[in-house]
Amino acid sequence: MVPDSNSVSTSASLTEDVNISFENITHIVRHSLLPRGGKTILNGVNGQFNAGELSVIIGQSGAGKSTLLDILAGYTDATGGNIFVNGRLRNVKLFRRRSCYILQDDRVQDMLTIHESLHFAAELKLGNHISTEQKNERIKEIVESLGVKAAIRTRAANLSGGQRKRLAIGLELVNDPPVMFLDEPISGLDVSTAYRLILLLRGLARQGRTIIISMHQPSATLLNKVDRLYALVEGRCGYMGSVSLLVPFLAENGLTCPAYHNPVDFFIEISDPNDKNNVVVKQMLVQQSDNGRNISYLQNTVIVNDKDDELVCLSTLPSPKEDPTNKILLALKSTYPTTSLKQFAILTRRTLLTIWRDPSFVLMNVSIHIMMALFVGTLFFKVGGDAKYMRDNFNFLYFSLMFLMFTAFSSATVRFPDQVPIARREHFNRWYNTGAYLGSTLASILPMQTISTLSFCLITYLLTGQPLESLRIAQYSFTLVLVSYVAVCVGLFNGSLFTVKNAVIFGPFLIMPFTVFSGFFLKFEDAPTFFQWIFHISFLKHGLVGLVLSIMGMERPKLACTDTYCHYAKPRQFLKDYDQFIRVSGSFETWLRSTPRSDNEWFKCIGQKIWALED
Ligand SMILES: Nc1ncnc2c1ncn2[C@@H]1O[C@H](COP(=O)(O)OP(=O)(O)OP(=O)(O)O)[C@@H](O)[C@H]1O
Repeated sequence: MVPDSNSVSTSASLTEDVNISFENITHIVRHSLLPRGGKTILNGVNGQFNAGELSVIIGQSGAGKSTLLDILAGYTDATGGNIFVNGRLRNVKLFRRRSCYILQDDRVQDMLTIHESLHFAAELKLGNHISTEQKNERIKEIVESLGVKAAIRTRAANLSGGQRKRLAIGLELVNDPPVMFLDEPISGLDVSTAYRLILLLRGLARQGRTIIISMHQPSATLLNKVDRLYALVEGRCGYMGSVSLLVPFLAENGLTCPAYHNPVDFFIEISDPNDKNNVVVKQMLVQQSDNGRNISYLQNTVIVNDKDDELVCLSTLPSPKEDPTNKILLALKSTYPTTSLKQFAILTRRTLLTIWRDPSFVLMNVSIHIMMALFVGTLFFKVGGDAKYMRDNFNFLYFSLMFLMFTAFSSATVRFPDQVPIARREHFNRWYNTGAYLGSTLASILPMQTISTLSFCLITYLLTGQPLESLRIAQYSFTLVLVSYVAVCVGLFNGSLFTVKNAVIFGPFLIMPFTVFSGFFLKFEDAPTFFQWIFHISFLKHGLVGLVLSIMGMERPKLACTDTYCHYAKPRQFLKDYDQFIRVSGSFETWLRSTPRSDNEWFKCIGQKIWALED
């Protein structure tokens, strides 16, 4: 494509202009896996967006605005067509380092203030070559440019819609990207807030950035501030150029915009299939396609500056000191501004701070565990010391296992999807890698999980009258803590795949195989051979084995019997029977025969035993 001759020269704040052009972009979504069929959302659109300009994509709802933005931002791959950056075919990886995408309903961290959010963004997005003073200076500049100084200590949850939108923009401005895409930034804002936001975006553009936004129907006042209009009609480009040239362009095509009518409103009205002028619009589009997709409808823009353009004052950030010989290699590598370890540390700090600010979830979780422990402890009161209740004791162990697994699993399942929109935006805009994010999520969940699980373990252990031996208590608690950690991981996996609603529906399906093959409901031998492998991967089975051993193993002496006859007076007998039932990890008999006499000896060779079990 031929770049516009009228594009503005940019200000000193950005090192390089990024002019984006695209040719013949087509996007088809398939309704099924079959290659045939599908819906054409973009039908061979061409266009150009230049540095220094505020460009606006307009069109009816469903015209394909968001899809075009997604494709230009590199969020979605187009089915066909080419995108160029400064006249050269775009390398998406490199482009994403120089651009950011703010989605329509972008969320920010509700529990953090504007200052804290910007501070964490600066820590993550600015490399070590930028000093703390420079980072603070940057935050100050952004706050002033965004006009949110008065609300700097206000938590995002309490900000107005306009302030939240400005915060979302500010977060991406931290590392000064030369290209910014914003999907419907003014939707839901009142006229004056929308106007201020558009002024801000135009000010950012005037500093040399390429700013591309989508809008439904901008008012005449907003249109005055727009440099380039890109109008989509049912997936085709109907017009591109200055707002002032739209009316003459339409008149050339026999479409007369009534006097005092907002030309964009008029354009959108006639784009409606039910409008009487729609036939002419269709003809216009067909004509453009027939002309070999010529770009006669792509008009040049006329840049007009005014005093409001001085609103934004962001200084240039120093570039990292790089060895020029390594520059190309570095450019091709998918690097982040900070190391994974630093990302992990910052994200963990951020998550812990949000948990600290809103401890209701943690408090509820711990309280539920304590209440449930008291309830279960009362139900199974003192069953642990009487051989008559050996079976009840076993049921209690299984119940504890299931309860802790389910609470850990479901709390991770519902918490994670909540964070996904934020994580998706931040990850897409290259704040951090997924490993650092998942690691920090886990690291911030586990302390709460440990406290809840240990509270449950200790209360139930005492109330149910289990033997008061430190080694047994430690093994019992450790086993349950480990089971709950695994359940958290499975819950995070589930939560990362689905929305909250679907994750809740899919959750039981995911966890059920582990439950059925836990060695409680089904005998190993009775399971069909081709299903028996599931016993081996069931963390609940391994958990149950660990619990049974901690209570009935380790040479536990004969129990008191308050009945005429207690079959399981000798815990060894119970282990024998249980082994016949489960017969998975080797044999308890082997274990029993070689179990050392004292706890101390047992402790020394526990590692050996575990391996023996697996054999
Ligand atoms: N994955 C998909 N599968 C099927 N249809 C889709 C898909 N994505 C988008 N569409 C359809 O493509 C059309 C364009 O969608 P898009 O979101 O780009 O429109 P839009 O112009 O941004 O609309 P709005 O202004 O309402 O957000 C719509 O009709 C939408 O239903």
